[in-house]
Amino acid sequence: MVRSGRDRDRDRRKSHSRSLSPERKRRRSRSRSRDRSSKVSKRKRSRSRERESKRERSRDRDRDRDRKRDKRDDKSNGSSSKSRKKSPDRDKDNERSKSKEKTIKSEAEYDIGSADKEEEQNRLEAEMQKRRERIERWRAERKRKELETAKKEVQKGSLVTNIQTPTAKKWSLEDDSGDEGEEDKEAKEKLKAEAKKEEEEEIDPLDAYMQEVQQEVRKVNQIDQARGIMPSPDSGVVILSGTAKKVTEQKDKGELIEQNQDGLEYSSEEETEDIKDAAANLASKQRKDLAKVDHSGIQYMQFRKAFYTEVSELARMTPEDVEAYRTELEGIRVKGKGCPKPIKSWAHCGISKKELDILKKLNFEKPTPIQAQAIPAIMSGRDLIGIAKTGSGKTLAFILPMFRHVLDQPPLEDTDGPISLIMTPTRELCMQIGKDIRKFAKSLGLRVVCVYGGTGISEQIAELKRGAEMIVCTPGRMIDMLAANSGRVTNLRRVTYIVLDEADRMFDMGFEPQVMKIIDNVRPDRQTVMFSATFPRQMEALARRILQKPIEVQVGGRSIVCKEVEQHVAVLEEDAKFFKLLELLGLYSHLGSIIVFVDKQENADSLLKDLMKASYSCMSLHGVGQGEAAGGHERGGARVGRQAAGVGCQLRLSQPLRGLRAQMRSNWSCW
Ligand SMILES: Nc1ncnc2c1ncn2[C@@H]1O[C@H](COP(=O)(O)OP(=O)(O)OP(=O)(O)O)[C@@H](O)[C@H]1O
Repeated sequence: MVRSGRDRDRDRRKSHSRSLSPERKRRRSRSRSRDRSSKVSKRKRSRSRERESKRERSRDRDRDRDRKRDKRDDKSNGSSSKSRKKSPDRDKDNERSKSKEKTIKSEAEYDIGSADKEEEQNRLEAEMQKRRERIERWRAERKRKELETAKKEVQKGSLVTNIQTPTAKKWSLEDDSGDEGEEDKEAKEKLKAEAKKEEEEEIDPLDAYMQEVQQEVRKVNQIDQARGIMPSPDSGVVILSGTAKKVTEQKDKGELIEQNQDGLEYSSEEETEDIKDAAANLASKQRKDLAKVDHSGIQYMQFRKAFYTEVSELARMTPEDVEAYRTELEGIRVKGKGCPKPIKSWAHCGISKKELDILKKLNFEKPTPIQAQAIPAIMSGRDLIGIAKTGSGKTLAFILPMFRHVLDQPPLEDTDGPISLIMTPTRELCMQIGKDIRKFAKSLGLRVVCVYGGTGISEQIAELKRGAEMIVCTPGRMIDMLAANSGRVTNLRRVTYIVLDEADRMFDMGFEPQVMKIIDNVRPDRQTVMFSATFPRQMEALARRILQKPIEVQVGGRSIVCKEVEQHVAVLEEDAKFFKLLELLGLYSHLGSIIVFVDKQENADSLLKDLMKASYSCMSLHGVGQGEAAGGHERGGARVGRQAAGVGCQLRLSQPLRGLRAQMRSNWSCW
């Protein structure tokens, strides 16, 4: 086996080391550790040398700079080179300069750091400036867009065009790049200036735009005025939208059409528009009063009132028989000359077969007392005051003669109003009577329209325009209808039969002026019928004014209360009233609904609180108008009717409520 020289060398070193004495080994290890530490120190030294050389280089640079500065100083001071010749003090100077150098060196290091910071600061500022510019551009762009949107919206209103909006460079994300050319910078500066200007002015974009719109409108108006197609600004009328189109159309016709409800021409094609206008005018409270009619200048056509022919059975009755029969009919009392005898059956009043069939269908076997006496009186063509209690059948007493009356007259023409007019105080009653009439109307070929307040008007107008022989109405709404569109909705020219139902309530509710206004506009030779549950003295004056030689038919007393109604009066001290009420509620509340009438709204509220504290489920109804004009009473009444079943106790302002089924009605305050 051949061994190389290197191997041999290694072996020698090994054996040599093995043969070393312990002392040598120690020394050797120390030298090794010294080697290691020298290596580390060498590395350290080399690094420090590098730093030192760097410092040296920077010192050199500083020295060069100093030298150059010195040279410049020398030159400027004009000192000779001798001054820099080596002198004994020079070494000292060198020492000093060395120490100075050290200080300068540390200062220079500091300067480098601060220069970097400055650079960084500048860079950041530049970046911030860029961002600010971008934000300003974005604001300018947003304002421009807002202006454009507003402009488009007004343009939709077909008025103004050609409005100058400030032009600005459209900002996009591309602008967000860091590299910007000179052009960009210029544009930015411009935008910046514009944005600043805008900010300074602080004008709302919409305001600015509206100012421009107004300027344009003024221009257009000036042009139109010059052409003579628009009123001068002095008229104070400025139409901004919609109407402008109409003005342009009217230009061609060479005339102005007044936007006045009375100026609207009616035709069947325009019916819908007409109804809308009438409804809008009424809704906007542009109510017109009913102009008083001068009957002396009108030639009314002749009409028949008297249709009644006494049947032989009644003709045979002696006055005593008649008196006995009237007593039998709940003590009917009759006032007025020439009152016919009360009828005994439907056949006695001369109604048609169709009507008889309907009555049969309705199971109305024979006339009620008020019907038995009022029907022949009305059919004789007489004016009548009928006084009878609630639920006595008064409605049929005036509608059966009405059918006969209406059917006797020529059919309605296109512009004719009704032949008969029934006035009621409330919507409910109006609807109830309308319902009763409809039971007969269809088979008789007659039409009825209910006209009442507190509800939509358009449908009522449309119905009236289609024509109706009979109108059931509340007075306030009827006046509105008569006054609407100069009587084109309906009129009273054909009215020959008037009914005032529940006249006492109408009187109580203050409808007398409206009732009189309507009645005064109906031909004076009409037939007028007035029905009432009571007939207070104040009503007599009204009756005398509107009725001619009336017959008064009274069933029961003048101030009638149904037999079914039990009345109790308790006279109490003020502070004892509440306990009495609690006692009564305790007695009756489990039987059904209870209505407590109070005189004042405050009383309703305070009593409500007290009753609620006493654990009674109750509600108060007030704040409703006392008349139909306020549209409240009817609704209030309707509410009571609807809610009575659901609420144990109701507190209501003192108003008579008929047809309501309540277990107890308490008049809390009587005066
Ligand atoms: N001859 C009759 N026979 C039987 N029922 C009748 C007759 N006439 C009317 N009625 C019925 O009696 C009820 C009361 O009639 P109506 O409403 O006409 O009375 P009213 O005196 O007008 O009451 P209100 O004053 O409350 O309006 C109605 O349900 C009606 O259908």
